[in-house]
Amino acid sequence: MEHVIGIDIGTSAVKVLLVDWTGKVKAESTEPYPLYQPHSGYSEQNPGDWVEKTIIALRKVLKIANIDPRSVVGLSFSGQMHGLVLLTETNEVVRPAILWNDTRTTEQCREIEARIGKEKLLAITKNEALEGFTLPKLLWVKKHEPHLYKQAHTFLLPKDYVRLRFTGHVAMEYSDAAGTLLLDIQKKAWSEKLCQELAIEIECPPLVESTECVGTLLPEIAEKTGLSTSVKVFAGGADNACGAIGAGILAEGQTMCSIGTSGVVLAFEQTGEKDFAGKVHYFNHAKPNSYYIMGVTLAAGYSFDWFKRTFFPEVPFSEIVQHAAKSPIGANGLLFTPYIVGERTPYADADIRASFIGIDAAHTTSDFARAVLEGITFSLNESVEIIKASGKRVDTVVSIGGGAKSIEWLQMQADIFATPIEKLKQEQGPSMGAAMIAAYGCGWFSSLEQCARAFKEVERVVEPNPAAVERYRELFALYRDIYPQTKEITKKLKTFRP
Ligand SMILES: Nc1ncnc2c1ncn2[C@@H]1O[C@H](COP(=O)(O)OP(=O)(O)O)[C@@H](O)[C@H]1O
Ligand SMILES: O=C(CO)[C@@H](O)[C@H](O)COP(=O)(O)O
Repeated sequence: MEHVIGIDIGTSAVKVLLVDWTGKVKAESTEPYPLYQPHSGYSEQNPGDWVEKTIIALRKVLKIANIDPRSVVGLSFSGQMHGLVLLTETNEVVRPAILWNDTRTTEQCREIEARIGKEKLLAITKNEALEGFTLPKLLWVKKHEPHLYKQAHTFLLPKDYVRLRFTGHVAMEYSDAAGTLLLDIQKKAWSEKLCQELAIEIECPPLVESTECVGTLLPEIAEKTGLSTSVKVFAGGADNACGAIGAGILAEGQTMCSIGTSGVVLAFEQTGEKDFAGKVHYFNHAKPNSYYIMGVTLAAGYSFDWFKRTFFPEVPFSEIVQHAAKSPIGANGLLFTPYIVGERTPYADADIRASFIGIDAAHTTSDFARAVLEGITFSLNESVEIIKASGKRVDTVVSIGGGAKSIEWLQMQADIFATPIEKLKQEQGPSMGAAMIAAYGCGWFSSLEQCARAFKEVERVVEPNPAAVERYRELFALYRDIYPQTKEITKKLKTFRP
């Protein structure tokens, strides 16, 4: 029996799934790597770590699955979006990658707006200049590290870099290129105008479709992983685009919520010609010639992770969720905003910081844990509301990512979004989406839709509870009041941050 592999270069770890032609996961492996935060707002990773850990994870899945490695016929990638990997002419890494959740580039965002104009930028890229996107990072390196910028010949995004090391081919696919802020997403071409007017002298990489085969494994990688040199490597997609494929978000009317390090609410779009005025991100899908819109909570799973690391380092996530469930809806009058690294949707604000509001002498650790989970979900609900306001119906939401692991958090999502939530058997949507791209690319299916019908397995549907929906509606209105009330004070605290 033939197999394919999906690899997700996540923010906390690389996740690898080995799948057979029925969509059954034969083995999975996760290898974490470090995240470096030398200053408040900085977030970097070493691209070499992604490659090294991916090789280890591949070796592990082959061992766990205990299959003939020659039965693996294709693999593909999903990856954290926007991260800048600068490369020399001989493809050496110039400096650590600057990641999607790094917010050092506010000045460069204002510079892009001033030099291009907000209207023109929106017309070309369909997106606003946000700190997390790749273009402001390029401009930051140009200004602050000119000696390194001079060494750079081209740039790639995280999973494109790993694919380069696996195949020897430099390429970027559309779903990730869309998040650079240099792509004309409708024309599917690099914007010469933006490159010229912002004096980006380094080369933009060749563009390919997500489903395109870019090559086969280099002998060195085949030897290290145990895979064959004939394995076909397909371009893959941005993690949210791959998550959407894994969740079967392939037609109008379908919506997904992903809680990983970030949090995303995403809806399918057939064309790239609409105007959402920058309120949501508008990107090319990994399904060729289609699109999606999404809102992003910068620190969704990351806020929960911060809470665990800081207060309950020894307690597993699942137990903290159960502890949170002992507190009632509204955490006995405690609210949390998840702005621990700034925010994107609906407030594009790198300076805002998080708050607990309403702390009472009677509050317990259960209340604090519940407030954190509710606050993250309220923030995601801001994106659900924007998507609804754009005229889309949100009848069901497919929930994926680490945040979909606990039933109690899924119930909160159902009650706060006021919609049924589908939990999939395999919550690792992005790596499953990458495996599906490989399965389609290898010719197992005639379309991604056909592949999704075979591979997507709904484990359960969590229905909203009408009384809880009503209670959360009231709390959401209070939650929304916190941003305007805390904006200025947290900005003034900036000078006290490390
Ligand atoms: N059992 C669990 N219940 C609820 N949330 C969880 C659980 N395990 C992990 N998480 C959340 O999921 C996050 C990791 O999600 P994941 O999809 O693996 O992230 P990424 O793709 O960004 O590396 C953690 O930071 C945590 O917030
Ligand atoms: O910046 C974005 C989307 O615009 C993030 O969604 C990243 O793509 C990282 O994703 P996770 O590691 O949280 O899955």
